[in-house]
Amino acid sequence: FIGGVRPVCLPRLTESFPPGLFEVESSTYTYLLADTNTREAIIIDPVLETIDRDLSLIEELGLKLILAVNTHCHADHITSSGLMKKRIAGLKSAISKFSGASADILLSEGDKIRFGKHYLTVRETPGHTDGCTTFVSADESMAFTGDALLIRGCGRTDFQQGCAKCLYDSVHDKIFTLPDDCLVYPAHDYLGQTVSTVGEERKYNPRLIKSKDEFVEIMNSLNLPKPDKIGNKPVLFRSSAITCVNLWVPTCQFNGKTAAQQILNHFSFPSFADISVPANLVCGLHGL
Ligand SMILES: N[C@@H](CCC(=O)N[C@@H](CSS)C(=O)NCC(=O)O)C(=O)O
Repeated sequence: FIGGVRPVCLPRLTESFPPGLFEVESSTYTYLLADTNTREAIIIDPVLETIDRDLSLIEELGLKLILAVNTHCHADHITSSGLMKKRIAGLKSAISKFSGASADILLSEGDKIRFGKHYLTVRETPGHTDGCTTFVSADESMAFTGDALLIRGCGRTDFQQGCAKCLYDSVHDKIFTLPDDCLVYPAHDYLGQTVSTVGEERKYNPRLIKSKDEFVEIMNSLNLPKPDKIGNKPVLFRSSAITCVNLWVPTCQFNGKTAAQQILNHFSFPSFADISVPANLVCGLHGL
């Protein structure tokens, strides 16, 4: 794609099917896109555990990272966008305005994420979470679908504001309406698959080729275990005002602190009983 109209997916600079950067514990793909002329770059769904790998690569490639954007508030890992901001001057973070998370830029349907002469358009694709978004390249040749559409699968809808009907509509209305040859880059894959196309998923996705009612039935019967990094008990957050919510938070640690401890620190509260957070902030810790 070098010099072409399409953004470059780094690091492999292959003509097609550029792979993402993989994080093995949560099976997450992070994508680094750059304009090869201006060197402006964005990173999609960076993971805390792999921040050093990502920053080294960005430095090695001589890129100027301007935005760390998350497709949604993740339940299975902590985003590195907050920490990246501390390590790269001028870096901004972005996430959907419906995510309940904090960020420099809150994204809405139709917003453009620009880097150099390229941009991605935001499509809201709720269902796995309220704030799930898909980012589509200007020429509709690539879609970064987050957890809305996975390769031959889709994001679970059994917690964190999950809504199977919404997810079905999101995928059919916002992703399956893209061209057949649009490449699909998901946020996760558990089988080593790296990329698919809209045409393939429209034809072969075992969940989404079904009717909406059948899809809902499938999603309600998945009975998936909670992701490994989510604690097996919810942490109680009690607002000083009225709400009292149970949140599932990751057990993984960063700088010797769990996600729950970092939430406490961020809000400068001495105990969970004093914490006031939006009920839909589950555990992404975005921008903290
Ligand atoms: N085993 C993994 C978690 C697997 C999982 O639940 N993945 C989520 C996305 S991350 S919240 C999902 O939506 N999966 C859909 C599916 O059909 O698997 C781990 O422990 O991290």
